[in-house]
Amino acid sequence: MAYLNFDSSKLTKFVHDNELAEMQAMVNAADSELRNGTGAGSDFRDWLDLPTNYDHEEFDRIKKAAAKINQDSKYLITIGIGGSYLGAQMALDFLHNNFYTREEETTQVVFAGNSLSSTYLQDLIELVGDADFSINIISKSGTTTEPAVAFRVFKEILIAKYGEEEANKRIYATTDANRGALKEEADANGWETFVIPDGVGGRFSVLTAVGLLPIAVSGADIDELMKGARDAQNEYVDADLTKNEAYQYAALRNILYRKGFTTELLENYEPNMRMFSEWWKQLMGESEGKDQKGIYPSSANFTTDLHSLGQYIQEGLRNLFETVVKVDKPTKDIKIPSQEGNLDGLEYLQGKSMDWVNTKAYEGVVLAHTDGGVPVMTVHIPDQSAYTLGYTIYFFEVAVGISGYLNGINPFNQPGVEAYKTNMFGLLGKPGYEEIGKKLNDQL
Ligand SMILES: O=P(O)(O)OC[C@H]1O[C@](O)(CO)[C@@H](O)[C@@H]1O
Repeated sequence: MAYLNFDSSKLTKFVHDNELAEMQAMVNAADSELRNGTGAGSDFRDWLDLPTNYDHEEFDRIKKAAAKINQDSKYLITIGIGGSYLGAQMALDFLHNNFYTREEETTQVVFAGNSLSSTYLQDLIELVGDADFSINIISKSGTTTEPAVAFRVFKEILIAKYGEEEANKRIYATTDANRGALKEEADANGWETFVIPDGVGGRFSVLTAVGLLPIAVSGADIDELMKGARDAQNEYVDADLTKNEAYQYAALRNILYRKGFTTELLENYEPNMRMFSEWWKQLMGESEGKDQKGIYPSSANFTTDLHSLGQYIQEGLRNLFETVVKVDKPTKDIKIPSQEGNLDGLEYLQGKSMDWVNTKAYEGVVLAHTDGGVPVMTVHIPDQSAYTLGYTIYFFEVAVGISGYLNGINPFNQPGVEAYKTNMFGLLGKPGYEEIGKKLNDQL
């Protein structure tokens, strides 16, 4: 059995015994497109062997930069959006205490440039106050509006606080190796730079410097993270569906999709995995939602959302299926105390582990939702270690590569994200976009 345990045993009501095997020929074709580079978007597959084929010199520099930041900064302002943000935030949440704060002994990683909210940015400026800080600006293109605005604001504060020379030692730029506005500015000012490799798209970049620098600054073990991903890379290579659980997941979600289950909910039972779902949503949504088709990736956080979305999932429109990422061994557990009088009626649970109760809730939900007509699959992960996270990241990355090819799309481009940007630039009056702006303003 693989390190992760993919359980599709509750799908029998929705998927016949023969169906998975009948996908094998299509999976072979998808595997060949992915592995041999014969599919669309083949220039963006370098994440496939990233865990074994990464820049070791840069990896060491990341650790050194993290150590320096830990010494000289109370905050690391990590600026980025989409794939240049979600992986680091999800890893920090996944790997640390729910009330993560490191500012007393070392550096607290905080995020900016992931929205255009002026209130958020000003709140962050006020949080940082007079404290020492450094900046990690992360942008592959170097021109994305949200991070560029936040970077301007914090760069100005940094220079005013430290002067140009010291400020230049406190800015770390993670960007393209050779091109782009950010690379140019970094070179001109002597900032330390880290590379987002050409063949790795933003949503697949968490195991590059994009994720690794902030994760290392947070004190998490990036060696273990890479080791987990490496072991997963070795595990999920066989195109045989009986042997490859990541491929099984890809094939089953396509079987369900073709039956009208067009929305997938990624679910967890740990509040600090909420951002894991947000990371997964970009990975799946940007990879698969194109050519007017694709599974819509959504999420729910349990048991919390059973008290809000639970009704819809149980009895609403039957286009949903669920994939649970269930932690088998919690990082911490608590025993439920006894209480005199038993007014809350919970005495039957006294002395029981709270995680046992959480797991019983999960089991009950799987059965109820299955009865209600919602197919449920589960990816069991052993714990919330860095090793497990690396492994799990790779599981979903390789699954979406196969899944995208199974649905006949290019899983590695994202042409649709430009449409709103063009409109926004027109409305903002960006030079070169005047005509578009004029047309749009007439429509408003
Ligand atoms: O790293 P960049 O170029 O700033 O892009 C950030 C994100 O924006 C997108 O390009 C979408 O606008 C994503 O694909 C990407 O992850």
